[in-house]
Order: sequence, then C-alpha cells, then structure tokens
Amino acid sequence: MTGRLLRIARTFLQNKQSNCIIPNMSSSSSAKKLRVLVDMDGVIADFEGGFLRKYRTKYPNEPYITLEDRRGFWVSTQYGHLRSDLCEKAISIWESKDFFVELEPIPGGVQAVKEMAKMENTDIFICTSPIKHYVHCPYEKYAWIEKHLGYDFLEKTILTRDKTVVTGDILIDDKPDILGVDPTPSWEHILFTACHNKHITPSSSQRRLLSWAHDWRGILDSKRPLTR
Ligand SMILES: Cc1cn([C@H]2C[C@H](O)[C@@H](COP(=O)(O)O)O2)c(=O)[nH]c1=O
Ligand SMILES: [Mg+2]
Repeated sequence: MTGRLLRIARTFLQNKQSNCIIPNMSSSSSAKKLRVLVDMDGVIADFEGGFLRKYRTKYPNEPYITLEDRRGFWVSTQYGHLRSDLCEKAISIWESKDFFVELEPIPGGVQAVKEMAKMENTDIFICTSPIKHYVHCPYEKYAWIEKHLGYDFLEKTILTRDKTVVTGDILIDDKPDILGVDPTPSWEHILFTACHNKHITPSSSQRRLLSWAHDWRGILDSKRPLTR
C-alpha cells in the first residue's frame, strides 16, 4: 500500500473510532452561515419618534427639535445645545418606565427580520445597547422583542454596550460611528438611514440601507460566498 493510501485508511479508522462525522462540504446545509446583526433602536424600533412624542407630552411648553431638524446621533447633545437644561429633560424621557417597550416598530423592520430568520444559511441576531440606567431598559428591550418578534427571538438577542466584540458578517445599525475595544470588528457596518444621519456623507466605502423597503436581501447576498 502506498503512503497516501495508508494515511487515508488511518484517518478513516480514527474517525470511525471517535464517531466523528466528516462534514460533506458540498451540501448546502454545511456551508458557512451568514451572520447578520441587526440593531434595535433606530433600525427596528422607532426611538426618535417615540422620544419626540413623549417629550412633547411631558414638556408641552418647552422647545423641541422636529425629526426633520435632527442632527447627530445623540438626542441629548442636540437638546443640550438648544438649552443646557433640556439635555437632562431629554434623558428623563428614555429613562422612564415603558419608554422602550412602547416604541413603535419601524416600517418593514420586523417583517424583514422574521424573513431573515427563515433564510437558508443565515443566522440573525438582534444586537442592541441598553442604557446604563438599567431599571427598565434591558427588561423592556426583551419584552419588545418577545412582543414583536416572538419568544424564540429572545435566544437571538445580544445586549452589549460594545458591539465591536460581537462577531458577525454584517451589522445593520443607524449609529454612524460604532466604536469599542476592537478597532477592527469582523462585521461590515451597513448604515441604516435615520433622521439624524441622513445628511451625513458616509465614507466612500460605507454602504447604506435607506429603509426596509430597499434592497436588504441584495446586501445580505453580497456577503455570501459565491457558489458554482
Ligand atoms: C439617541 C440617544 C440614545 N441613547 C441610548 C438609547 C439606546 O439604549 C442606545 C442606542 O442603542 P443602539 O443599540 O446604538 O441603537 O443609546 C442615549 O443614551 N442617548 C441618546 O441621545
Ligand atoms: Mg441604533
């Protein structure tokens, strides 16, 4: 027997003894799955709309910023520039009970996420940052996901203040700069268009998803390995 045949026979016996199943790489079920991370606030849950509605109800006599005039990711910063005490008033809105759970879904987002979850060779996770005032927010984020996406989606929910440590192929997120301890995250950041970021010109290499009515399937497909 040649050396090559001996090596094949030895490998076969070793695999048989350890009950090892050799994956059939030609089958689609064994292809590497695309891992998609989808942000929550500003992507599937309408943080900005919910904030403005509750702010105006709580502070009817205070100035406010229309969604059209929103600039910059941080609502609190822009309200603080309007008048310094409005920063704290803005923060009081999302620190209140029922703020996160009562956010309306962003049109098409829940449907798109449910569709992604059914796609072959695709793993989908909700990847969201809770606020540090934790009495209501983390609980309500889970409650929102159960209400709109179903109980099983709680298994696919990642709460983290640092998304750079989460591995994935794509992160769909409305925050223009996603920073953390890892300077080279594994995912490609797809900037989801929101009222606060629609005016900025992303770097030439950054791709956008304008809304859930746009071609999110094409973006996912562009990250899949080419098949023969
Ligand atoms: C606008 C704004 C947001 N936040 C909080 C609210 C959310 O918990 C996170 C954003 O989470 P995402 O996963 O990046 O969508 O930030 C805040 O603290 N201050 C703000 O002005
Ligand atoms: Mg967001």
